[in-house]
Amino acid sequence: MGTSEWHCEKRSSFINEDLESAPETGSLSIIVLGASGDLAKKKTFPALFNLYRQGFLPADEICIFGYARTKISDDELRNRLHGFLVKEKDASPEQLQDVSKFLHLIKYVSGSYDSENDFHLLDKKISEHESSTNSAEGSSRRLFYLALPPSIYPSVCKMIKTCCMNKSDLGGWTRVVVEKPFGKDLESAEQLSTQIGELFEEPQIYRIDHYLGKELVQNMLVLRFANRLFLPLWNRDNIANVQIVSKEDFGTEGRGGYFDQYGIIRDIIQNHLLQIFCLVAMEKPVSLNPEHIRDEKVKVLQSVLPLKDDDVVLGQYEGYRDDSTVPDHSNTPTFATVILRVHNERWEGVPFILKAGKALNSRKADIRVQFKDVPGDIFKCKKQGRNEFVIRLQPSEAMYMKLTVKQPGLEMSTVQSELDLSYRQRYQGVTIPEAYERLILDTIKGDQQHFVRRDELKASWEIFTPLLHSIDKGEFKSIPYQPGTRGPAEADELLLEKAGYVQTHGYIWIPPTL
Ligand SMILES: NC(=O)C1=CN([C@@H]2O[C@H](COP(=O)(O)OP(=O)(O)OC[C@H]3O[C@@H](n4cnc5c(N)ncnc54)[C@H](OP(=O)(O)O)[C@@H]3O)[C@@H](O)[C@H]2O)C=CC1
Ligand SMILES: O=C1O[C@H](COP(=O)(O)O)[C@@H](O)[C@H](O)[C@H]1O
Repeated sequence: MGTSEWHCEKRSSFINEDLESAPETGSLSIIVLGASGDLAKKKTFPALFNLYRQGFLPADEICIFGYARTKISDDELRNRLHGFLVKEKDASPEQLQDVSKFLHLIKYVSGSYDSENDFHLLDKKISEHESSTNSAEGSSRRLFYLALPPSIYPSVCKMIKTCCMNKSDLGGWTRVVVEKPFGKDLESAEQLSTQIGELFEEPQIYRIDHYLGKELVQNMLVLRFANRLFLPLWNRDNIANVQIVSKEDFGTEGRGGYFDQYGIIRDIIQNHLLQIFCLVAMEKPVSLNPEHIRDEKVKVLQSVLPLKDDDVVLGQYEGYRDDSTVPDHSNTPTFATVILRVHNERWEGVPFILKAGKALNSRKADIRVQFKDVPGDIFKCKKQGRNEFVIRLQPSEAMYMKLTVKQPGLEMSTVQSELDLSYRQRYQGVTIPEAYERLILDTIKGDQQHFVRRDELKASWEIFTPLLHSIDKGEFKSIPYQPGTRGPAEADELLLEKAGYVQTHGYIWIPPTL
């Protein structure tokens, strides 16, 4: 790599204000590899469309290239994407016009993922766009989004490096965005990291985890470090346990073939929930510099003790194996509860319960911080429940603090209530951006704060690899559960008995009205 390119990429380690104050201009080519796939049409292109509508992708600078093996024309790709960008029957004429203008920024190139000829053709098309935008020589930016299975990352990265790098000596950049699952265990993830690391510098690689783009996940560091209230409370002296939960009320739905290779731990827990765990448990970073944040995340991951079998419950919903792409005797978990124990001064003795499951009784993702009982309880209200700080990531973003208060009236009795910040009520008319939208914008700005660094990834695989190997060998069995339930009863026993969670009974939430 030329020194000028390295110089440019190093900007990503500057603080955010610096990036905001120096927006780059010049041609921007976004190349979506795997353009015919599910992720591309459901997430990547809609996110790009939203960025375009908000003016972040100026039409005189941008060209979006879809690349895949399927032989289709530009117009066929545009037609396929149309329905994912807008619901025709609900759309206004202006919206339909926006969609049409956006779709005309998209070109399609068909080719295989290991052919230099095909990638040279892609490079030619990108270069044509770069010359046509008349940008100052060298200011061309190339963002490659790999919406592909990880098994072909090495070959695609090699093709990009050999055929498609930004040719400038005067600036501009080439970046690659890679999706999870990044490897299947420690060894395969490290192997993949090494292969890609031989081709690109770390500041050029954006390992995306879309949970890091969710509004309330992005709020976590602000909540913890910009509020005096939380600073002295956020530790083992006050917090009894923390739950980080992702529940889905649908099964693998046509993704059984993929899912069976991975299971719920690799699909959700090792990445999405563990990233949230880092933000909840890490120490305060020196600054918002992405490297400072990621240094702290690595430290807390390295403080997690080896998992104990007794701290894990696995489940598989009944009917999962009916999918013809799932083997008849599959032991792959579709549900898991795992207790992490952190060996450091702040968290020793506080269980962090990570729970994820498919085909459960509800769809939600939340972080639940449960505080310890009040010592010397003169009101005798312990049985009603403990203070809990709940951050609901989805649906309907909210955060609420469950408190014991005096029951209004003449009696001196207590009741459970809450301080409630429901986003829909508090921020009316504000559209919360989609996670992918935000993260793609970060890749264009060169901000790696919300992306996973190589050593972070390694530390996260170190935690789960022994358990995953024992599941793969069939040594750890998944307990069957009925779809539409809370998962195996053993998981609640683990939560209540081993993690010391105290359930609040009789708490009734009355939604706020205006
Ligand atoms: N701003 C807002 O929108 C607010 C909404 N509310 C709503 O009020 C309701 C009650 O709130 P809240 O108490 O926080 O949440 P819930 O009653 O949904 O859950 C409380 C906790 O108990 C667990 N739990 C439920 N059943 C069992 C069981 N059988 N065994 C063990 N654990 C169990 C839940 O686990 P799991 O997650 O696994 O189900 C969760 O951790 C919710 O619907 C909430 O969304 C409350 C305040 C503000
Ligand atoms: O990465 C994944 O995430 C989705 C859940 O994402 P969400 O933003 O809808 O919560 C999950 O369904 C899928 O299995 C997994 O691969």
